[in-house]
Amino acid sequence: MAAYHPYHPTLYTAPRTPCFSGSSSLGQTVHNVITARVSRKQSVKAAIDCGTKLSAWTNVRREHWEGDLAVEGHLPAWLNGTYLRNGPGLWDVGEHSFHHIFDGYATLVRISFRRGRATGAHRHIESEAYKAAMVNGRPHHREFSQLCPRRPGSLLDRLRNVIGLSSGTMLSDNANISVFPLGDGRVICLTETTKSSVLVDPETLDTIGKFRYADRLWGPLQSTHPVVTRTEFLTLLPDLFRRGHRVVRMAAGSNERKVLGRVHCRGGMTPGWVHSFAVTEKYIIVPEMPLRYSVTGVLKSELTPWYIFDWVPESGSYMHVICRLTGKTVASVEVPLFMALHFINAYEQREDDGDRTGVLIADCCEYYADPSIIKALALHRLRSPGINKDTFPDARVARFRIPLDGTPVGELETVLDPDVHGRGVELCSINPAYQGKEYRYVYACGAQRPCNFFNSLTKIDLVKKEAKNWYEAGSVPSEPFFVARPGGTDEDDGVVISIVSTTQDEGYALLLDAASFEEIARVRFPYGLPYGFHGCWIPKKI
Ligand SMILES: CC1=C[C@H](O/C=C(C)\C=C\C2=C(C)CCCC2(C)C)OC1=O
Ligand SMILES: CC(/C=C/C=O)=C\C=C\O
Ligand SMILES: [Fe+2]
Repeated sequence: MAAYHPYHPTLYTAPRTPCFSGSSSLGQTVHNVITARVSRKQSVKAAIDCGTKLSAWTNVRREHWEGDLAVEGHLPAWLNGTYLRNGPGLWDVGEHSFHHIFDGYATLVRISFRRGRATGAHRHIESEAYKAAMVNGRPHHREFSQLCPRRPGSLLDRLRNVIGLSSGTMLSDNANISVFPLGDGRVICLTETTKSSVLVDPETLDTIGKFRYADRLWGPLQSTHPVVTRTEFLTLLPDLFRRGHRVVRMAAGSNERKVLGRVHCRGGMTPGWVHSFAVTEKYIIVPEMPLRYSVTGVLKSELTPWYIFDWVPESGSYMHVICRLTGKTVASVEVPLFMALHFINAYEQREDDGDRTGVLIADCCEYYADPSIIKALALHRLRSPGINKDTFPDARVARFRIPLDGTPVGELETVLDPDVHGRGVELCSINPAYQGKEYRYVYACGAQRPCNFFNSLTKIDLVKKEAKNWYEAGSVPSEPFFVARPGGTDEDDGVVISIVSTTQDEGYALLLDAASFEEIARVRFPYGLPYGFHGCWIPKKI
């Protein structure tokens, strides 16, 4: 029986697919735990709820797989390197089923391209949270929507939870959201707890160990979306008690973060959730939206209506601008209410644009000031497409104009008609050479209606305000990741890689030519893959 969860309309047990043969001993434990307690009744219920064999919301079948991948189409000869993608891949352990997509244990997928051929692999990240769950047959740490497994009954239990949560020992280190090659060659996986920073081997997908920060900066939370370049790692550390964020910088090759500056949130009692932020060449732009951390919720081990956040529209929305050189806040403006997880890019408006001098542009995937995307990502909703036919929240590409001349308010506008990308836009990428600079193209997931999740890929031309879409009924493609052709000069000279899960239980990497947005190849795994979030590209050194 799945654990009680306040947001379960009905208890749901995920489809538990049969496993291949075992690998490591920990892997063997995983298999046993996953498969041991599957009853026929549970599988039948899952199949009915799901209505399909969509692997996107289904536990990956084994802990580890590695092998050659079948290539359909033609891989560009220049594409030499490794695409790595992070995301959840295991939502059920023993009798316990997680409720939310963000709770699943991290699963890395690798596709390596070499002279027109491809090999692939997947592996779970061996976090403490994952290992403890495997050994105990149930979760042992606080995940995004999963409270501390010890539900506070007595005052002593409550006290233990408060201590465990504020010291971080009970927080999860399940690094299931993003993956980045650092400037020094190390590869790091992250989620929003500081202890989740994990180093992995991009070839074997082995978990090497924790990334240990060699500084005394205390704080259990960090951004999942640092800005990583060849020379630095810029991130935010939310400060729940002093209502702000520290802006920190770590030089490539170092483990020591240094505080560059501080953002003071202006609305509400706690800082706004910053899932990602944007940079220009000179500035760091930190958004403050009214989805705020619920400090009491986390400490009291209670879920709020928004899991770990409160939606406080009356507290307003703001954009804060920090100078990259001095760390000083150079602007802090009120903006229209918004809800965005992913910032696409930002830049300083060119001086020759006349009266626009002194304006920053910041683009994001915005949900019309409605946080319900967070609830739309609950697993029971994703797994019931029939019931939740067209309930997916609308999103648009929204552009902030942030004045630097002391004007107290900024503007927010819709960049293009959202119908052209299906009224959904999320999980975006751009040509990284254009980060912080004026740019034209965005690659993102779109949502062709009716749907209960992103189901298409879109290339958006911000200048012509047009989009080209890739859509196949029954397919769920993940973040389209842009890989530039070495030596290419056009912004869209390269390929876009996305991993697709289908209702036919297929899993493949789709390669689109970034300029035409036409399909050039499918690289097939021999099994369906669970959904994933963010990827990265590690070029092969020749
Ligand atoms: C997206 C996304 C969701 C995920 O969680 C985001 C937050 C702020 C979660 C914080 C926490 C955990 C990851 C585990 C333990 C407790 C808690 C503080 C609630 O990270 C993302 O990037
Ligand atoms: C908002 C989000 C996923 C949406 C759907 O795919 C993920 C955030 C992860 O970083
Ligand atoms: Fe993200």
